[in-house]
Amino acid sequence: MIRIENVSKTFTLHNQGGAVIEVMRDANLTVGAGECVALTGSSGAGKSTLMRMIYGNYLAASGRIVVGEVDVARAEPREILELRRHTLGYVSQFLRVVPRVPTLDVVAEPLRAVGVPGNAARARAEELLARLNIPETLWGLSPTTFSGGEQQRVNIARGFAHEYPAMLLDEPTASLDAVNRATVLSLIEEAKARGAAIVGIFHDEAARDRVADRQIDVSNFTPARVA
Ligand SMILES: Nc1ncnc2c1ncn2[C@@H]1O[C@H](COP(=O)(O)OP(=O)(O)OP(=O)(O)O)[C@@H](O)[C@H]1O
Repeated sequence: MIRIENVSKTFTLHNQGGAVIEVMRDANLTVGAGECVALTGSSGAGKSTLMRMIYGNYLAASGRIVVGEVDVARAEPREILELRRHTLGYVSQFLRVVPRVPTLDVVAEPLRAVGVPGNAARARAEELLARLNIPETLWGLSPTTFSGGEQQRVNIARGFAHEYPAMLLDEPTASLDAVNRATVLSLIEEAKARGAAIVGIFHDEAARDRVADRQIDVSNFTPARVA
């Protein structure tokens, strides 16, 4: 479902005399349906960079990043948006708050975007918000004023609303209490059980050990260590 082949990445620092730094060379990784792969490696090894390349935020210098049928490294922006709508979800610990949109609609929006009727989308959003312990009194309000933890849980509900075939998880359990953390781990396991291919960064080792089928140390892809 997700196939990374010989991917390299350089950053050009335009504000520092155009210096070019190579942060990744020859990255290879395949994630099958129903599998969760955790990216590990020390700070600065390139975990976020690899995730951002898979999501199409960063452009790979070379290689292929195939998600479903699309090579993200070569796709047109329009194709990447389509891929993100239907196939590739991204869950981080931060909600990008849309002003004035009620929480229920924030969570239902990814379903509406793939054509799910309003009632069904809202029912799924309600189910997820309830599971993540967002009080019903907040569902009609914009999450702008919510606490950090509430916003994080709204973001997770939104990220899991549509059943994406491929998902990227960036610290999904960071700063959650034990009960909500357990819910998020269950959501990840349910996504795997329905066949989602998942790549994640989990600093929470116990969470990583529970949901990840394999761990890939991205330091193996940093140029200094390539033979
Ligand atoms: N936009 C950017 N411009 C320049 N360099 C960058 C950029 N993004 C990342 N880097 C560099 O790429 C390397 C990998 O960074 P990255 O954030 O992917 O590491 P990480 O493994 O996710 O680290 P952490 O665990 O600290 O989040 C670092 O040396 C970083 O300085």
